[in-house]
Amino acid sequence: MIQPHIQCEKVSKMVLLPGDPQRVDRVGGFLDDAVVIANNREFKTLTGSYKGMQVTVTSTGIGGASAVIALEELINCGGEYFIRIGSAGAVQKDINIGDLIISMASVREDGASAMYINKDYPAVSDFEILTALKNNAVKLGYEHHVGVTRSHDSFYIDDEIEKMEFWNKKNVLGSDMETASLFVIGKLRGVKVGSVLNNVVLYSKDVKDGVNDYVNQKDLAQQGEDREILLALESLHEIKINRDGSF
Ligand SMILES: O=P(O)(O)O[C@H]1O[C@H](CO)[C@@H](O)[C@H]1O
Ligand SMILES: O=c1cc[nH]c(=O)[nH]1
Repeated sequence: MIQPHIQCEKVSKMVLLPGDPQRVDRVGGFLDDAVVIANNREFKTLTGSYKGMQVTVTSTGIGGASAVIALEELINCGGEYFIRIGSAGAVQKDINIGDLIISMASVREDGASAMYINKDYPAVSDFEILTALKNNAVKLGYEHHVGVTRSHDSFYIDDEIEKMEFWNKKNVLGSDMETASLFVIGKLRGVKVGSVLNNVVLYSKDVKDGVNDYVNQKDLAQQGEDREILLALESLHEIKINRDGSF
């Protein structure tokens, strides 16, 4: 059945999940035979192959609500392994623009996962994907940080600066808006979900400084995005080879 939001019926087992629909097209540049198979609302879907492995790429839009709609519908279409390839803002000073943040778990400040289950339930990465992301980041020589991230539902809250200072002291690495929701719903549905985030904003007590850094350092952020795409593709490929043998 064609799914109501993503407008797809069948997808690959291996799926990449950027937030931004334009990132879907950029991932297509890393694939052979990339074809856009659906484009509805924030959900743009492309399929292609990487070193002979079939891959689907679907954008999830901004926030957990649309991300879990995409995840649920992609599972209905045959998706089994999912890696979010997102962007994030650093919450620690030693994380530079374009560094990769590999999330092992996420603080649940999102609303979507709370609709499914109370906050005693953890938002954690799939272990096989987490291990593959870490090992391949080392192999590829990419600057990366592995640890706890935080997913939220708005930048524009009155106590944003205080909140950043709070999570900084708790050793949270970075903020995004989808990882926690995807981790929780992935675990509840029994599929494998991981997340790698390209840092696009330096940690600063003044959010405006961070935004200026992003504007001035676009090249580094773009390089980070290229690296997260390759890292995710290499990780899924390694998992597929380990499971199926060579193909
Ligand atoms: O670049 P993407 O993957 O959309 O990720 C980040 O960027 C958006 C906010 O600007 C949110 O979706 C956040 O999680
Ligand atoms: O600062 C940032 C940048 C991207 N995404 C976020 O959620 N926060």
